[in-house]
Amino acid sequence: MYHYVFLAAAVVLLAVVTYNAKNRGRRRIDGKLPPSPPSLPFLGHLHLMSPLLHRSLHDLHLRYGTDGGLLLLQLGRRRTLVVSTSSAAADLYRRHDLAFASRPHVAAAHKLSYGSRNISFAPLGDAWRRNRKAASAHVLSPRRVASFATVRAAEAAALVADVRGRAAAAKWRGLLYGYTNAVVTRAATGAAGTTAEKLKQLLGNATSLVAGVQADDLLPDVAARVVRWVTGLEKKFDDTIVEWEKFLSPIMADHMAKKRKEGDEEENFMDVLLRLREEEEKEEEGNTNGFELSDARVKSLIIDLISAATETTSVTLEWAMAELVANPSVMAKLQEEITRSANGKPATAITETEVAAMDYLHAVVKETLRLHPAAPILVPHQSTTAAIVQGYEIPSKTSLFINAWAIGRDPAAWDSPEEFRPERFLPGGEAAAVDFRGSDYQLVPFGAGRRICPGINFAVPVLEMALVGLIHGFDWELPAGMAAADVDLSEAPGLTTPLRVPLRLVPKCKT
Ligand code: HEM
Repeated sequence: MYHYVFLAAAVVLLAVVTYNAKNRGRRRIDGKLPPSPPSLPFLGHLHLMSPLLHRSLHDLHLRYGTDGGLLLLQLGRRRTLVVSTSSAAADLYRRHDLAFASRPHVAAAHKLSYGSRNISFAPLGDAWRRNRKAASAHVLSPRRVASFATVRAAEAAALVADVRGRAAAAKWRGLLYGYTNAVVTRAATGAAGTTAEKLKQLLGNATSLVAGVQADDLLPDVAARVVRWVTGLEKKFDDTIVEWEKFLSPIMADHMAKKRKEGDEEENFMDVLLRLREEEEKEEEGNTNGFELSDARVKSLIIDLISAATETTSVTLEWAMAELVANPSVMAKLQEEITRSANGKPATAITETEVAAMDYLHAVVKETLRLHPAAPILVPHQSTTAAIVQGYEIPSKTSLFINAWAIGRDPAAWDSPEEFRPERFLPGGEAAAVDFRGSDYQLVPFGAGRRICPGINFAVPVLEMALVGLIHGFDWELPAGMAAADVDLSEAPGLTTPLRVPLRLVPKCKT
């Protein structure tokens, strides 16, 4: 707690200096800027933000934004363009994607990613491009994702068995997180069991350090560093990296000793990265153009993939289950589709090929991601050049929030946007042709353009295999005295946005 006091003191001391600096900067911007609400010195519009940022941004857009879907905010020292409609997103992605394809520098994220050596936090540049290519073309290629089918099937079966053992409205959130954590860590490092538990703890620690308003959101770099140092945050970053090192170094050494070959059944993300490193070393004979898959980079990428994949997927699963029990007719239709496809088989015997043919299930997943994108404002982008967006001049180094949550509810793009109605994605529905893979800008839970999530192909079967197991294996009842209309669909703040009240359901075994 005490570091907040220091932070507050530093904030006051530096307020005048920063305010002056900010205003000097402002006077240099000559062009027409998008509209903004009235602001306060130093904080800009930070005081208008609630912990549910996407909701505050949506409210401000309705009040002050342009008809074209743009709003400009000053969040501490970060000038931020907010995009809140599908037409504005289409314009941004089609015409300005490259200009806004970088990331703002956030000290915590930088430090915890071995100096932004990962994909998610790396600024636009060669290192990011090569990391991303390694991920998309090799680590997360369709062939590699397919190779983890047995891992998904085994973990989905373990989830079903776990649920079978619990009669009461138990900790579903923990079970769902355990499932995605196990699939992801097995795919990333081959690790399972206690190792996955340790990873869960490490992820939790890292998440708590990057969440919320950071000193460098408010203060110039040097001042922010002083605040972090005085408050002990800098040390916490270092300690967290030491913990990751202790965890990952032996796993990496083990992988280097085993040297699995391409095509080996057990080849995981870390094996692939180490093999790519060997191939690059041979090809480039030491000429790595400043980029190499160093130990630090491999570790940073592994942490990145595990962090990006685990909670996003488990949070989405919990939302899907919540919407299904809140909408019994949708649940019944989904059960009917799965039962028909299963043709008498138990949930654990249903294959991914059969799941791939379940259209209503795909529609349920899309509808869940439309209303409940796990990262409602995506991951902040930053511009590297000035851009003219809808006639407004947006200076270089402007952060960009794409409000995927608001876009998924944009009344210009969706009929009855607040309704959970998967049928809209079926043939004949108004969104039959709409998908979340980056070309339909009204549905962007994974983003679009250059920074689109490279893990979509990995995430979808993880979500669908779990849902098939849970829906086919059990009838789900609400705790005594609760009706479908009582399911609380409000949100809690965080790096991802889970249900505010963890879902409580009673599973009734079907067999
Ligand atoms: C339901 C599950 C998931 C959701 C909703 C999700 C969503 C997102 C979003 C919104 C972004 C930011 C896009 C942007 O900046 O515009 C992102 C980036 C990313 N995601 Fe995912 N994701 C999911 C699962 C995964 C999985 C399974 C993986 C990997 C196995 C993954 C790896 C990444 C990476 C590496 C990035 C950074 C991309 C970059 O900066 O270039 N994600 N994801």
